[in-house]
Amino acid sequence: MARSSAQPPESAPVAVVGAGYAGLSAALALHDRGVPALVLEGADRVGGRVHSGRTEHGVVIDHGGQWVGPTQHRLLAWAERFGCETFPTWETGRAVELWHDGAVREFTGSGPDDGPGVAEYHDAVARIDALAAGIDLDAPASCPRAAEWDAETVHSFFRRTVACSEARRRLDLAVQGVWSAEPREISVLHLLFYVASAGGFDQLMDTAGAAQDSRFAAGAQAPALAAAERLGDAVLLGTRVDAVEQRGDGVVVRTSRGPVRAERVVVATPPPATAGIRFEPALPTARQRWVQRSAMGDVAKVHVVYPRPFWRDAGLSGIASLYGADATGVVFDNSPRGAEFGVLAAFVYGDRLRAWSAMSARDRRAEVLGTLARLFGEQARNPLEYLEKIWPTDEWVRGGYAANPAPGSWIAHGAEGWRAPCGRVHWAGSETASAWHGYIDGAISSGERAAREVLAAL
Ligand SMILES: Cc1cc2nc3c(=O)[nH]c(=O)nc-3n(C[C@H](O)[C@H](O)[C@H](O)COP(=O)(O)OP(=O)(O)OC[C@H]3O[C@@H](n4cnc5c(N)ncnc54)[C@H](O)[C@@H]3O)c2cc1C
Repeated sequence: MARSSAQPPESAPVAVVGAGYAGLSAALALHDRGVPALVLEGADRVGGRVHSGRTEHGVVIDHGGQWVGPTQHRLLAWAERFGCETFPTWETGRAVELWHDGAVREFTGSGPDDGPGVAEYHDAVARIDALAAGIDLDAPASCPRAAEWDAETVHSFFRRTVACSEARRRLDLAVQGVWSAEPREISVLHLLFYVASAGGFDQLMDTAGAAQDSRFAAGAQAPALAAAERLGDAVLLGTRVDAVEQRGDGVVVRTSRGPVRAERVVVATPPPATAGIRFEPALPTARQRWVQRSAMGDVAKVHVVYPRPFWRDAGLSGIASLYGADATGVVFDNSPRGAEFGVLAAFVYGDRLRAWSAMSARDRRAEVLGTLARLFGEQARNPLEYLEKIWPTDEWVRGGYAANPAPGSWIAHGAEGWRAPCGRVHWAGSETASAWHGYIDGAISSGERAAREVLAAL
């Protein structure tokens, strides 16, 4: 079992910083090859941005990452290895769109076949997919048009290339929903890389057959808990890493519970957390700048629990997209597999989050319930439970879903600063992944890549 009050041992062949999916994956890959790795986790739990819990009524919910898609082979392999069951995301029935002018539109399937801006949206997605096909997933800054693409924000790109304002509203919400950032905050190059990394724009957006395909019956933290169980005493909780000092013959990792000597270190923390660790000697400038200029996205996830999924009686799927002034951007039916309760999950992103999170707790709740009532009826105003997780206030990761490099950063610092090892220090984390960058699957593959680097160097 992971330990929370243990002193770290004086030394370990490999130290891993962070027990999110990336750190656990690096440690597990080393463990599987007979190399002990000590995992140092600051929080009192494993899983990082994946945090499952039970509500007062016993309903399993995921405050952070939750979905797995059919091409997320690394996460599916963990699910199989540890016997963690998944089930399809509920999308039976009509989805609802609420527009800025108050118009309500409904559709079935993965998206509307017609309506304002739909054809132009699909044209734009096809153009994005065509451009993304040219991205080298291991060196995004190396493609011929990288400098031009990294110099332009997605906001400017959409306004320059998409004439239809409704299509732009659809694209803006897609960016908020996938990157939990505003289109002005990311570059075209980062957008194209992310799209390529997932295998296409619709892979990021869709439910069945794509990123939102399935959920974990016991919560998405279950595979991480099982991996930590497998690693046993090698996972130390409540052990914050403050400094990583490289010496000629090894590394000293300074933690809140004392120092650990190691041959190699894998740092698997989100970029803002990495920036809070003191490195000696100082990291190369490119790595420092990359970490400093990669800001976490802004997202909150609100779960609202009802006695039953009453919206299904009216033929509604519980899925909604909001193009107006509501704080909520997107809603999903997050009810448990057997629908013993009805659960709606509302996502609040970007600028909407900045305004909403400044409200009082009471006003935040009223705002979200008011939106759900307009979408699904007055019953939505009277839930059994209301729970919110505002990720920018999380002490350890400070945002989500992932960090997005500021426009221009890929070109200026990406080649050296993205994930190249710095001496005996190796980098893991969803933000260092080539495939499914920003997702749990990417976190796992990044840990496996870092473990390969370490094994080659030991
Ligand atoms: C609201 C939300 C919804 C999401 N939805 C999905 C989804 O449905 N599907 C999906 O695939 N992905 C989703 N994601 C993204 C996914 O959760 C992340 O990409 C992934 O979990 C990141 O894993 P990681 O190991 O790279 O980093 P993290 O999970 O952030 O792990 C880093 C760990 O480092 C620890 N740490 C930080 N600083 C220190 C320190 N100084 N010393 C020691 N430990 C430290 C942290 O406590 C943490 O445990 C979502 C994320 C959020 C926030």
